[in-house]
Amino acid sequence: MTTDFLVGQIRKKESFLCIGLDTDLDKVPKHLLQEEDPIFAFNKAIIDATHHLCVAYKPNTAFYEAYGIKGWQALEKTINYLNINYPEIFTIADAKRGDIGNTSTRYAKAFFEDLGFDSVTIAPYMGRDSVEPFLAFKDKHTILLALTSNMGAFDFQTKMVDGKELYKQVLEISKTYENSENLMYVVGATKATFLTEIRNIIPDSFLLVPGVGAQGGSLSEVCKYGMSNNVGLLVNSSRGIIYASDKENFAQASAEKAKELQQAMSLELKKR
Ligand SMILES: O=c1ccn([C@@H]2O[C@H](COP(=O)(O)O)[C@@H](O)[C@H]2O)c(=O)[nH]1
Repeated sequence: MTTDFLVGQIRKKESFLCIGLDTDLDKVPKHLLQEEDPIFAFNKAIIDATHHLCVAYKPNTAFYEAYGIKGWQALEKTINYLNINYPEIFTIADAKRGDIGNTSTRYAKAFFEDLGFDSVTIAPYMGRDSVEPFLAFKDKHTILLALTSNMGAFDFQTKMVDGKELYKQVLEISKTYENSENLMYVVGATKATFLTEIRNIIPDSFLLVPGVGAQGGSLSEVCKYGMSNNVGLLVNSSRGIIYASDKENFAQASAEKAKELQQAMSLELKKR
């Protein structure tokens, strides 16, 4: 998917919401456990109830890998369901990969070609040759961890390296990578005030912003400091939406939570 198409969807739906499909069988409604594939049954119900309110879905692969082959099959069924039924939706594999070049190429093939995701999250720590294999795929997006939402972000990401915070080095150096136009970045909603300086370095890049809802980040702060001329934001909520209820009406309850965020996003878009 091109970035222009994504921006068009954001304007049309008045939403830059990304719903995180972090599906945990300990948290899904009990009646679904009788299904042949309870993970997919849960995801399908959430997707059918919320697709008109969001522009992206982000399964975190950890929640699928934890169930072995059955989990991986559920992930494959979920991405296929999205690509067939809702091709206008931007899909993110939150896998946080990255390795030496030839291994990164295999990861890129797995997520972009075999599974058919539009984007994948990548850790920048191994540098240029670990990231460029992902960037080589046309109309696919590599979402580099820049400043993450967790407390541990302060262990390394904000440390000074050659007179500049490490996360700023990540932003600046990654701009010199081949096909860097295919880069997006992760910045946690819990670090919203850092967004002004981040936007000075990458004014137009799309940011995947997790951390509203369960982690306490503020949507209005993210928009105040991080919204660009082309919106440039995909704000993710996972637990806050998908676990709105553990009753039979769980999908409807998730749609109500998603609508609250979509309406707040619509107001933010109208401010600009
Ligand atoms: O900095 C980061 C990077 C990734 N995540 C992931 O996003 C979701 C957040 O889930 P919530 O339930 O909305 O808190 C989850 O998959 C994380 O692994 C992040 O939170 N922060």
